[in-house]
Amino acid sequence: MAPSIEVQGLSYKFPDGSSGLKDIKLSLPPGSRTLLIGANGAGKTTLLRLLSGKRLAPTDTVAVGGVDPFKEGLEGVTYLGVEWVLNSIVRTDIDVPTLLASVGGDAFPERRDELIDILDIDLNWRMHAVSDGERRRVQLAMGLLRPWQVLLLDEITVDLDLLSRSNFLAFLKQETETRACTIVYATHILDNLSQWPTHLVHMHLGQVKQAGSMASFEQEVPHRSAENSLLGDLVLHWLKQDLQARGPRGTKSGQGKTYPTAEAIGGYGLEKPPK
Ligand SMILES: Nc1ncnc2c1ncn2[C@@H]1O[C@H](COP(=O)(O)OP(=O)(O)OP(=O)(O)O)[C@@H](O)[C@H]1O
Repeated sequence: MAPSIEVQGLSYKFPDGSSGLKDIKLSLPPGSRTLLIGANGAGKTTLLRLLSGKRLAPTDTVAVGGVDPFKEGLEGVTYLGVEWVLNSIVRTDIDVPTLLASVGGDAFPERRDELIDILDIDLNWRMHAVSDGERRRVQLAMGLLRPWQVLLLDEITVDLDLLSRSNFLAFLKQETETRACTIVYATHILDNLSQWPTHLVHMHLGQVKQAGSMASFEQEVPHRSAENSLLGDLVLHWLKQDLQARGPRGTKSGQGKTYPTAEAIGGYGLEKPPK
């Protein structure tokens, strides 16, 4: 059976003492595909890192497939986020077959070949001489190669062209429909996603504001626009509400802040203004 994701009363503080998450409660069923929605800084990455076990959550607050991911170091949990994208190996003069073999491609030859096909990867590419989007496709193939049970995806499809991203999303959907697995995906890009999620989680300032099945949100959109899908209009509506609730940035703690002089920032290689 696919793993469920259960979060109960999860609060998290960063090492500097600032609050990251406040009293998160979530129940994502086995086999679900959840979109994690929220403005920049809402806490999506922080939550995904805790779910993946990369950060220590307080005891008994997170259960993935019934176990604490930090304590058990779950085999079947794949977290693909920014640090993973920045891994320097994919910028060296190395070929695609070697890279895929290095992450166990030979153990899953059918899956490897399917990913190569879906992500439209050329096996003759050398990784120091590919475009950003081509590199990202190879990285996705590497990250998805081992058949995970839980995939935690922090927006890493920004460089993909529309067709590659659409194929990639269709592949993920097919995964949850054909084998026991569960996906949580944090994204700002809603293209090709209107029929994709089974569940939505809306975060704001480190809290979950709404969570539920797609069907439970159908009545929530006050205005439909000609440009967006229902999902797009719903997310826009949420983000506008969040901005209103938060208010403009820096009105209190930022008061009286001064900007550094041009001389002071010269050390960063910025051009000095003409005298
Ligand atoms: N190490 C840290 N120490 C203190 N504060 C942090 C740290 N990392 C992140 N934050 C703050 O926590 C908040 C949530 O950050 P997080 O990266 O989880 O947001 P996000 O929803 O993923 O945003 P985005 O959509 O921009 O990726 C932000 O306000 C951020 O400034």
